[in-house]
Amino acid sequence: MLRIAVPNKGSLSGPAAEMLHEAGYQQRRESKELRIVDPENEVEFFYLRPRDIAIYVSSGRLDIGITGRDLLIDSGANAEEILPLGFARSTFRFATKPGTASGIADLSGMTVATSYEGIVAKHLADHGIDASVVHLDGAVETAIELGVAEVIADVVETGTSLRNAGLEVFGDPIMKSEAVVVRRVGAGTSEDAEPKVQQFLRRLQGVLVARTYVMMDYDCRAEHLEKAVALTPGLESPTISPLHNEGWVAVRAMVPAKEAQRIMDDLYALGARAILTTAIHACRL
Ligand SMILES: Nc1ncnc2c1ncn2[C@@H]1O[C@H](COP(=O)(O)OP(=O)(O)OP(=O)(O)O)[C@@H](O)[C@H]1O
Ligand SMILES: O=P(O)(O)OC[C@H]1O[C@H](OP(=O)(O)OP(=O)(O)O)[C@H](O)[C@@H]1O
Ligand SMILES: [Mg+2]
Repeated sequence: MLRIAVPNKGSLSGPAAEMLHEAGYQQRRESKELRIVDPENEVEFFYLRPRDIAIYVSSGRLDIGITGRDLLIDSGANAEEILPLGFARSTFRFATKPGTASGIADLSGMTVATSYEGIVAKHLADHGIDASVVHLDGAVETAIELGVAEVIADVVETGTSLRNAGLEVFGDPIMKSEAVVVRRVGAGTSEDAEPKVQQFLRRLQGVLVARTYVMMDYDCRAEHLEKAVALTPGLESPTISPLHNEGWVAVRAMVPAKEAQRIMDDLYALGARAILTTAIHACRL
């Protein structure tokens, strides 16, 4: 049975459960459940703190897990990212009161508060900056107001939390993060679980594709086909079928959902008609 770690709370938890559900896996019914078995898919899910997931996976007791890239790196665990999942996107940045610092070089001798001590200490060391790092569990935006630190380093998504605390980002972003699937470094070459891991990854990739692509169908005159196909090249190559009306063909191809409206306009301008898009519910590439 494949053993998978899933975030039990926080920003990663809801979207991770939703993605697993879309991939056909059974998920827990209430938030107090710590583990469930999905017998049909031969998978056991363990609901753990996002920060602990890379550590469990690196111990080899769990086969894979879903966590944030920033949490994986911060943990220093012997685990690696094997699939980015596109949700819980954030940037990790320094911030402070306006006028305190404008770049990392200004941080020498200062104190930086963060929940991600591993990332911050390494980043400062890599830049040869001698600053103190103080670890706080969360709500680090308040640390400056209360005099615990001159600077913070934290997850920024919309920037609302920083604005509300009267803080501004400065310097280059330290890293970009999103939810990722992680696995112990070196696993995968010899493990019995490998075929099941690959099947799990294909299912999640299917969800990612179904979320980002739509199916497009249209009719066009044969003489315009090359130009039309250039607009809708599909993933492999579009399907072309003859129409009963001579000189016309039907075309079917997957297109990125974000570009669908623009492509429909361009196809229409080319003379294509009966242009339809439909959602993809599931997919195996
Ligand atoms: N506002 C946000 N928008 C997008 N991603 C976020 C946001 N806040 C946190 N994350 C991401 O979610 C992960 C951490 O989740 P979260 O902060 O909810 O958990 P935690 O801090 O470990 O737990 P807790 O919420 O109990 O302190 C990180 O990968 C982080 O980049
Ligand atoms: O840029 P924003 O959209 O405001 O999002 C960023 C905020 O979200 C996270 O906090 P969270 O809610 O996880 O609380 P925490 O700080 O207690 O972990 C993060 O630590 C920031 O405070
Ligand atoms: Mg948090």
